[in-house]
Amino acid sequence: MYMPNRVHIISHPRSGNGKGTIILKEVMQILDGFQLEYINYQTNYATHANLLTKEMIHSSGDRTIDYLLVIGGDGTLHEVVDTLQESKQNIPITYIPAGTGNDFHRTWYPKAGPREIIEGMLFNRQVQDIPIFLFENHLSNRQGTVINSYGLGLDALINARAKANLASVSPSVAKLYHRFNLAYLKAIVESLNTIPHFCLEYTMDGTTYLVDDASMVLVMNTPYIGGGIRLDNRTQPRAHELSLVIYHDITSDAVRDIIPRVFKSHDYQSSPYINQISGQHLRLKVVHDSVLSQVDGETIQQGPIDLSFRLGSQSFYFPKK
Ligand SMILES: Nc1ncnc2c1ncn2[C@@H]1O[C@H](COP(=O)(O)OP(=O)(O)OP(=O)(O)O)[C@@H](O)[C@H]1O
Repeated sequence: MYMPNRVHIISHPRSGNGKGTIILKEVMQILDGFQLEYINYQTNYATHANLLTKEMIHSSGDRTIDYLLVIGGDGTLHEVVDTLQESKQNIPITYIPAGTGNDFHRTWYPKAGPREIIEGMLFNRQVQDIPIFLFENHLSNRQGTVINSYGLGLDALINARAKANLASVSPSVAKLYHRFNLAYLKAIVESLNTIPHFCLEYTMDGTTYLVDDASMVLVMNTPYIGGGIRLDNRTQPRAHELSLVIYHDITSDAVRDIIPRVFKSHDYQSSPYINQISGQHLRLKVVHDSVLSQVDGETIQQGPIDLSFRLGSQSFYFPKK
């Protein structure tokens, strides 16, 4: 009889304001119930999941890793995917959300809890290859991956402010912030006074365009950012394409046009301030300005931008529908 080797867990205990620890306990109980052996690699500092993934690969030697469970927020999942892609390891991930935003979970299997997700890994065993984006930073020669979104300008600013808002309050207030996504909503209001404006050049599938006054540029793999805020409804996660969304010419009139679309109608097509274009190969350049950016919710230092994006894929075990 085929005996799978043990379950490798990479967990971020402090994700979701401590939710990571609670979910890890629940997961261990479920695995005990199935009499599965497991080993838990726990993150102790930012970016630690990169190193832990490398250690896990190294320590398994020639043995196949059947089960890799990731527990944490989108940031931890990003780090694991990034390392697997960089090391060219085709190990399917089983992801259990424990973060603040959880946009990946919201996009792919929003209703499933830890038990259903683990049962999907153990009994469904159908690997799903889902599209991710691979990027190359031509200024730093760095490569990386995107599971949810890469954002420039206003989105990155809001994301950074939301994190600062969460860090500045007591744990009990942080819990409330988490529950109602208040840190993000507060950050949106705070950022409206300091909307960035920059000139963007982009090339999609060989055709180059210039946007004189861009404020927010998103390369999206999911319509959601910041824990369920729907910023576009033309982005189809299963479409295997890069979706570029540009918010441009943002004046106070534009803000009045956009806010009801984001929070109520979700009608983005008819806004004169929002463009969307899809394709397979994308290059983004912000040469004359310096902009803040974010990838999967983690802030990247302000600077000029020259990035190429293409499609890649990552294997996952998903729960049964
Ligand atoms: N022990 C730790 N202490 C501090 N930071 C950590 C630790 N472990 C991981 N991190 C960093 O925390 C960041 C956020 O992690 P993660 O996304 O998992 O949780 P979250 O922010 O609560 O959730 P979400 O991204 O869904 O909002 C990541 O960049 C990760 O590198």
